[in-house]
Amino acid sequence: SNCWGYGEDDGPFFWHKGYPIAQGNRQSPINIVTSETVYDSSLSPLIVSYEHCTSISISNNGCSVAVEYADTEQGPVIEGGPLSDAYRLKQFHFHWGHKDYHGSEHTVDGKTYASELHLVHWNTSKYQTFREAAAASDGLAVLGVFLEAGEEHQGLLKITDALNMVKFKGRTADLKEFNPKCLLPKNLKYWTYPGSLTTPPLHESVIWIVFEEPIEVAKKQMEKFRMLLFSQEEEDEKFMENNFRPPQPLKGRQVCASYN
Ligand SMILES: NS(=O)(=O)c1ccc(C(=O)NCc2c(F)c(F)c(F)c(F)c2F)cc1
Ligand SMILES: [Zn+2]
Repeated sequence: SNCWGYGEDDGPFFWHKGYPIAQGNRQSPINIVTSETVYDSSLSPLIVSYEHCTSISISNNGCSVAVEYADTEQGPVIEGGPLSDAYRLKQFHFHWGHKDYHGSEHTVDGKTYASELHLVHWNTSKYQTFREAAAASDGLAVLGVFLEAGEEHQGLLKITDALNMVKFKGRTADLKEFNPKCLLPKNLKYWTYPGSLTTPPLHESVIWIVFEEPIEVAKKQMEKFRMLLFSQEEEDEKFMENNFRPPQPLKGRQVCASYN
């Protein structure tokens, strides 16, 4: 099991002990200061090709809940935008808070959202495995989508209705043919910057693409994430919440905007 977590004695402020890169020069998440983002006219539109979506399962990995995808040639991919290669979807997962006022990892002018969805992709043009890509500076591309409390999200229902099957750490349930395109906002305006995994091993291998427009999910859908457990069956119950890393120093990085 992990020796790191989100508690007061194993949380983000301790991670540097086991993972010194935690104090590196391209750590994530960050606070996006919109007045300091730079419109980059060379950024082409992001191309999201999620047609062939063979989701396999949903699982509670003890720090989040993730939906995994088959690692096949014709799998779902993204390209364009800041990306020079094609990146294949491996999994998506969420980070959230104890209440709706916080829970996202990235913040926008200091604003926190109730949750943040991460769609994790790896560079299949240059690397043979996810593990290899995860250690390379251009190996991963993660799409970040903010979630805020509002109307019920029809597309997310299939996920939130499956959460009771993976309440405990280590539980996995079938989840077939889920196409995550429905979880993207209408407007695909985004910010992009070079960063890292937001959990150990904190590899500085992620090209972050964070959408400006949040998606709306119902309060009762958010509450279903908070009934998940960090703990295994038979362990004393620890509700899975506040599984987010706070913003990290920008260290001179430039955040580019896809729009003017
Ligand atoms: N919150 S986020 O920044 O979007 C994020 C995305 C993916 C991972 C991950 O895959 N971790 C496990 C993991 C690694 F961290 C590896 F480096 C590796 F090689 C793996 F195979 C692997 F499963 C962690 C954080
Ligand atoms: Zn994440």
